Amino acid sequence: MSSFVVAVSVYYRYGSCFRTSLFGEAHVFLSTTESARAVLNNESGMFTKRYIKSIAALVGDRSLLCASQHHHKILRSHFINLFSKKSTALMVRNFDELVVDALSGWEHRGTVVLLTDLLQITFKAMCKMLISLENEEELDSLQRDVGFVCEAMLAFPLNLPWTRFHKGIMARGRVMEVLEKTIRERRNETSSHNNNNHHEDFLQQLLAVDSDGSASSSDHSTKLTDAEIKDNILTMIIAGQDTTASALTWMVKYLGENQKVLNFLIEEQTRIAKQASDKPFLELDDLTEMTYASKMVKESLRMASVVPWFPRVVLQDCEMEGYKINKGCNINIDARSIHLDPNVYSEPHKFNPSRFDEEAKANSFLPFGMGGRTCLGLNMAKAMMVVFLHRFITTYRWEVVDGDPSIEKWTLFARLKSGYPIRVSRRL
Ligand code: HEM
Repeated sequence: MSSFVVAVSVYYRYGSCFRTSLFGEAHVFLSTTESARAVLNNESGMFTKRYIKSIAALVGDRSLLCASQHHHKILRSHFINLFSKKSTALMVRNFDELVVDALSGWEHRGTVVLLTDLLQITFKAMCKMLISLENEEELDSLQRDVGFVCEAMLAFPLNLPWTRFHKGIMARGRVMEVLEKTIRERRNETSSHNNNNHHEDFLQQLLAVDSDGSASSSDHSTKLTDAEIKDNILTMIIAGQDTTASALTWMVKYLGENQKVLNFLIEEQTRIAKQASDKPFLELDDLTEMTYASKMVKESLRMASVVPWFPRVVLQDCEMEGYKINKGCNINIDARSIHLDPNVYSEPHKFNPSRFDEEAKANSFLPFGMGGRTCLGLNMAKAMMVVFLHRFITTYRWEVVDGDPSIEKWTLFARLKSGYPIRVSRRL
């Protein structure tokens, strides 16, 4: 179990449902596919995401994570257009370049703490995709500040100079300044006649909608404000960096523990490496041939449940899994329990990518959630995982320095406490 459940003070089970107390508030955890469908698809309109004032102070109250149901719909209709096939193709090419560059020196490094390096790679990938930021110094300082914001999201919301929460609030201010400056520069570039800078990033697309009211927005009367753009760029960095880096670390762990799977993968990926050897970087089309690798990615996501549960609030008294739930109660869809339920996945603790030769049962594969709040970056995340897998296993063999499976406490997502230190050598 992950961080928050460590804070459980009391819990009792009622069938597949358990009730616990977190930070003094009652939470009900539901772990059937039927509950997942009812709550996450929310056709009844009885469930919503909870507004937490302290989180809104950190990511902004115009963030997708904090907006009201109605505002969320409007925001999402703007952002969903950004995650097009074209953007994913660009991300694949850019991410491959980043990975090739990052991996190039690993054999001379002694021990590589995988999670630390992956956090840096995924941070760079997010910043390139969102705002085309590539300056190393600026990236370092922004990564530090986003880290403070994430830490503060789990801290007690006391805004006094020595608290973690305060540090997060100050860091948010600096992140907003960076984004304001970037937006200003873009507008100046766009309005100047000799504009040689061509940015292929999310910010450019959002500002294009903003300035001419055309582009991809479905509802021009609700064009985004700068505050909405800034809050959601920060949100997307947070949503995409840590999750993807953690998922990649788990994937390498599972792979190292399953030699047979690794052998299959090496065979598949060596063949694809030969086919793609005439071009410097992978393209989206290359990924469609990586069928075993994509099952490996799915199986890693199932086993790791990087986002272990999805919190919602009940808007009307109701009954779920035979349990009466009052209006205002916090409920959580426990994706991890569903992913490890033997009635849903046979031998759920066995790492077996071939289980995805067949479609998973309805409402049972939830690494990216489901319904109106489904992860916007799911195709990108899967593509990034396959790209890393390809480069990593065709470049290196590795040995694990510390295989401790403990999960870090007090993090937003399930990640390995050790960071998974490894030593690599070139695969000849
Ligand atoms: C392996 C990596 C990832 C995992 C496991 C993951 C998982 C999730 C999950 C489970 C949710 C929904 C939570 C809920 O329903 O309460 C979510 C939401 C979201 N994710 Fe991801 N994610 C990943 C990568 C990404 C990436 C690369 C991006 C790109 C920016 C991204 C952007 C978002 C956004 C914007 C939301 C909020 C959607 C909304 O509320 O409408 N995620 N993610």
